[in-house]
Amino acid sequence: MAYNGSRLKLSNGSDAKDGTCKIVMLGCPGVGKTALTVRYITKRFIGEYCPTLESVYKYQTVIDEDDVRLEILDTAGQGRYPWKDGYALWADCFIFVYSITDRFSFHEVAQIKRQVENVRKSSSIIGLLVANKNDLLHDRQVSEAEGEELADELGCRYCEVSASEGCMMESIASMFQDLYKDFRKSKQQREGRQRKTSSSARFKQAIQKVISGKTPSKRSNSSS
Ligand SMILES: Nc1nc2c(ncn2[C@@H]2O[C@H](COP(=O)(O)OP(=O)(O)OP(=O)(O)O)[C@@H](O)[C@H]2O)c(=O)[nH]1
Repeated sequence: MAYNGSRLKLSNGSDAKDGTCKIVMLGCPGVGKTALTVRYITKRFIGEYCPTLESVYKYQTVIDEDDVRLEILDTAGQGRYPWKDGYALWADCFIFVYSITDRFSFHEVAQIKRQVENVRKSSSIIGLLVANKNDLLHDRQVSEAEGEELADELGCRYCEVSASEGCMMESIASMFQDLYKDFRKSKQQREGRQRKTSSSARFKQAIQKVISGKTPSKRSNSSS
């Protein structure tokens, strides 16, 4: 297991090596983006609040017998539009986090996802909606049903967790793993489509050659 949390240097564009999956954590300040990331990678909970600047966590793991390298970008929640266009282009997958104790953070998620779609010029993104802090039930402002409904609208998976509860460690690991599996599936589908396109292009070229009489004749190969 390799773990490295460091300040981010965004290498723009699609430089993802095979087996690398880039995930970006998005959401309002204080919803628990760092706590969830660190809980997954180190199994520890960060109790104190220290606003994030930007960090990328590189984590080597095995998911479904695949050697996987996850790069998890923990963004700064501060500011009205905390994330930059570069995040939306850099990432393969998106985790949208809100806190069940903060209705504003819940409403912001839809806005943030729209911005991601605008930047990527596509509404088909691999995303997960995470409702965090479900240990704080007495302060709940957003119900589970509302979370599920929003996830349906956004076309994302949904899960409600608590980064602070040790017993939620498995659920938090599963949410990252499931996201990786969605990424792998979509990558395989894309590659399958590309293979199909290039083999049909080769077929068309071969037909063109036959039509234009450029195929090597059998006679030229046979010695009399
Ligand atoms: N009770 C409880 N507290 C949590 C949970 N997750 C995070 N916190 C606390 O909430 C505060 C903010 O957590 P962070 O992980 O720093 O939030 P963030 O979204 O990364 O915040 P920014 O860096 O400002 O964007 C910290 O004091 C955490 O300990 C949780 O599931 N339950």
